[in-house]
Amino acid sequence: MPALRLERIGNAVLGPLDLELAAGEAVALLGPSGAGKSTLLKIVAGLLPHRGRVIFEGRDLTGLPPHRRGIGYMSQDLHLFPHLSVAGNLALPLFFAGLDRQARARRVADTLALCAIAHRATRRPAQLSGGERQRAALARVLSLRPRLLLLDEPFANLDRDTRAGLWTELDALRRGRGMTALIVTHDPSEARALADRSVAIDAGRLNERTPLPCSPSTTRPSLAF
Ligand SMILES: Nc1ncnc2c1ncn2[C@@H]1O[C@H](COP(=O)(O)OP(=O)(O)OP(=O)(O)O)[C@@H](O)[C@H]1O
Repeated sequence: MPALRLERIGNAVLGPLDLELAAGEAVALLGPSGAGKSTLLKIVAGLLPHRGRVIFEGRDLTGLPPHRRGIGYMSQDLHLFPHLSVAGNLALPLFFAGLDRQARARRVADTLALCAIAHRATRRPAQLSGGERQRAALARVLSLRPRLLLLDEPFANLDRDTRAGLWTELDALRRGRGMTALIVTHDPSEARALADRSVAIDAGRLNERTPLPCSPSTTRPSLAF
């Protein structure tokens, strides 16, 4: 049984399209600008009205608000809370998820270290570089330990070396935790590093592609987290 099943998904710019992801599988979503990639992610995240159904791990998520879907969604705009520090950005959703103070502090510290942004924990988003903001946003998504990750061009503003480092870390983490992922990217190298296969959207329509070569980190032991 697939972990994620999208059935006849459609709206004004998209579909209808069907897509299935196996448990623990990562799929890269490619396609030209304006094709509908971000729209598809927003639909799965619960941020846009649509036709069709979104089913994850046997649960019909259609119609549920974003915070009840258990999905980790990182948008292109990041949406960090501007008035909170980096640590506060992670801690607030954990508070609403019901973690007590100690558990929150531990989870925040672990995740900031994992995303190599612990040294900026007390800064606000406006005091960060573009790349640091992306790390902070990724850390916030990962801190909730979602079973499904939706990442919209997660490392678009980073230099090549930083990106490659993050690809390796994210891929090992995702595989170690068995997270299923849908990742929008324009970069074929990023698709190869982060995904098991790719699909392309063009003018709202889906084309399944051939599998990508396995990423080099497939055999790496999982990170403790
Ligand atoms: N809020 C909106 N209202 C109306 N049309 C929108 C809205 N957001 C996006 N669109 C349109 O929907 C289409 C798909 O946009 P989308 O952002 O999903 O594309 P994309 O494939 O993610 O592009 P990019 O690679 O440039 O991010 C585009 O034609 C865009 O202009």
